[in-house]
Amino acid sequence: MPGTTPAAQPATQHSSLPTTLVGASPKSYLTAPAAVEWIRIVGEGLAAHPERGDGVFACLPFPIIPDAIRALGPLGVLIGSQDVSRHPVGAFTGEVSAELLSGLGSRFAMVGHPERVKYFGETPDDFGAKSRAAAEHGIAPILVVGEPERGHDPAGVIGPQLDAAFGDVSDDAPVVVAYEPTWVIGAAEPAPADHIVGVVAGIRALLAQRSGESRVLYGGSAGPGTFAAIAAEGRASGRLDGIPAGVFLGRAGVDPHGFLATIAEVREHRA
Ligand SMILES: O=C[C@H](O)COP(=O)(O)O
Repeated sequence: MPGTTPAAQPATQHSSLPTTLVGASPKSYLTAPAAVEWIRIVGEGLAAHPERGDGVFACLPFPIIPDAIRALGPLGVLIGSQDVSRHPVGAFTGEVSAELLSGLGSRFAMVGHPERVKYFGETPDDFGAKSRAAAEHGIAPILVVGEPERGHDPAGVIGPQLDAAFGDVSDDAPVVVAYEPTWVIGAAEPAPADHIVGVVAGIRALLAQRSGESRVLYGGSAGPGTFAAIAAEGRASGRLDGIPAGVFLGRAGVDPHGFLATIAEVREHRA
């Protein structure tokens, strides 16, 4: 049908990743009218800024993706999905393939979120298959990693999480890792800044074994104030490698004004 295909963003096999990445995943909170407002307010806010959408991304529910690409793509915002099928195009009723998403211009696909594990029974094998499907179609997987409980050793779980998800992904494909300790997802406050800085530095060291680009983000009850605190801790402790490329908002990004405030904060405090 004429007029129904959005202007696709380029999704080449190895598109480079912005240095800063600040994003939102409003989960399944948005209604249709709220989604229209969200896109409008984010677009107007970014259009008023000299950097526009540079380094900004949003992982949105599937039906909103084409409208978001039309409205926010011209500002430089990269749109992604909150899930992707592990299967190719074909007889997989209800699934949304990486090939379809790529053709629409979607640039990221979330993989490995603890809510996908808890409510939908996804496994490390799913994360690997989904990451591979995404990367094969020029979509950078955003892998959510983190220790399940406060006090668990992050180093003991994150290495295997990376291996399971990226083991079958081409070594030169761009990947994003969101460090989201499960114990702070949906919590009252984020993990302590010194904890985040140490773990982010460790993830960067693990990803250095890959030849492709990678970015490390922090998520988990993040919002205005979170990135500034992490950046201050990284600088105070001399761990600049522990300052993430940005933050990834859940609930705080449902409010488009909260998302815009966080984007401004990351731009002010980035390394
Ligand atoms: O993907 C986002 C994370 O699940 C964080 O969610 P939250 O900020 O609401 O804790």
